[in-house]
Amino acid sequence: KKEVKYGQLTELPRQDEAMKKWRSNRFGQFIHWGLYAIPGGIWEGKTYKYAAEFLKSSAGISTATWDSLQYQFNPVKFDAKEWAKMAKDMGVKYVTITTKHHEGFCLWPSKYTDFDIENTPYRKDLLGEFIKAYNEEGIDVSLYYSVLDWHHPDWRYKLNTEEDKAAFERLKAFTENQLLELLERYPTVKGLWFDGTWDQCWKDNGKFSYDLEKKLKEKNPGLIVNSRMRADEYGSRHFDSNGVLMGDYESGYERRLPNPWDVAVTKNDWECCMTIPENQWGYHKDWTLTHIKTSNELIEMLVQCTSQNGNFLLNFGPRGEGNFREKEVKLAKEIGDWMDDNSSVIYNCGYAGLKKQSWGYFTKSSDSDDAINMVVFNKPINGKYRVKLNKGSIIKRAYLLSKPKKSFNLEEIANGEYFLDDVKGKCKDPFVIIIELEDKDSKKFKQKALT
Ligand SMILES: COc1ccc([C@H]2[C@H](O)[C@H](O)[C@H](C)N2C)cc1
Repeated sequence: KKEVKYGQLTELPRQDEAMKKWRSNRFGQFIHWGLYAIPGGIWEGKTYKYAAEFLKSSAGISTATWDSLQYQFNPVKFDAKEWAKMAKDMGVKYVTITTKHHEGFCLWPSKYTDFDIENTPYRKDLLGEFIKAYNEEGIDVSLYYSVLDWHHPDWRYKLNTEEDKAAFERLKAFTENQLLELLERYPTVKGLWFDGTWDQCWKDNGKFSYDLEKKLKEKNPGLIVNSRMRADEYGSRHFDSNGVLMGDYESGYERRLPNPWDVAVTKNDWECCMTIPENQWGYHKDWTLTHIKTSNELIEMLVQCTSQNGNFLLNFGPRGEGNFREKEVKLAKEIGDWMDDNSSVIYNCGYAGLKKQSWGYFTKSSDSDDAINMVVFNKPINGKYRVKLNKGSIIKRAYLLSKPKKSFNLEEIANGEYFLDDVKGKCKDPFVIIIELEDKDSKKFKQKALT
């Protein structure tokens, strides 16, 4: 074991109210919005397949040329209230928006740079409007911030020379100033989502990231930061050199999920961030390039995350003029329709402490001890759902969540194991079966224990 002085700040999992709220939220909206949304993956008539927010590098565009996009950023169709309503109807409880992506352009009027919203035709405090509108819909806001900054003259990937080091000291001060500025301007913000922390320069500054996490949490008590923010003094990221998680939740699941049967992952808080195309965070004009996920695929990912104590952060990439493509609006509606009927198996739910079975996923509300949710994605061809609970569990009743809540016939196979006979209830897929257990001190339970 190494002696780690600049690793985890607080004992995890955090049990304070702010973290309990973060955990119960489960479903969030990610928004990637910046200058990259203007070209949308196409430059001088050529379509670049790589992620649209990386167009500057994939098309080899000079910083001067790229940065001049600032003078075209005028989202005349941006309506923060409309965005917040769409998010509310989709069923998200929190949102994370890029305040500054790798390009370095800031969606808020920053004192520390002119490469910001103030110096665009739009001029106004776009981020402020966004936060106000989402908070008014009861949605928690967290801010994405990229440490990596292609625009800033003091960014250095590696610190080879004394000049590099002096420059990066200025970059570190700039970063700290901008983050404290964001927390000062927007005090209702619940979290910070750090990105762009994979380069050597940051890995060489683990103590700085420790001190910065401390300072930000003093400024905004209860603040929640992702593990991607951190390196320890040996350059180990997300987890310190002894494998201890840093930040407040694990944020390594980017466009991927854990194995659905993995139980170890349930020990920590974690979040999976996901794109609708295969790999586009910023707006790309051409969505024919790759598979576009369906609402059923996305709902299954949300349910899987919940079943393993994780959050699901689904990304939307608005156009430069400030509206969403119709496919994104449609998906938000389809997911929202499902959430209208089934959000009780997501909000304030988590790992049920049971092995995953083939028909789908178990989730369990942290408020109830004798109810378990089954979210069905795979209907068995024999029409019976094999359900293996803990030894000694007795099912009192199993019924459809959707009205008229038809009950399933129960056939006990073994101790804590049942077949549920499919009822001919009509309900939309994926559907939910509620398992009600006999509580431990019921006479039926005691009687059963005697046999
Ligand atoms: C493969 O290297 C990557 C992949 C994704 C990213 C960025 C994306 O632009 C998006 O912001 C995602 C959350 N982040 C990890 C950066 C580097």
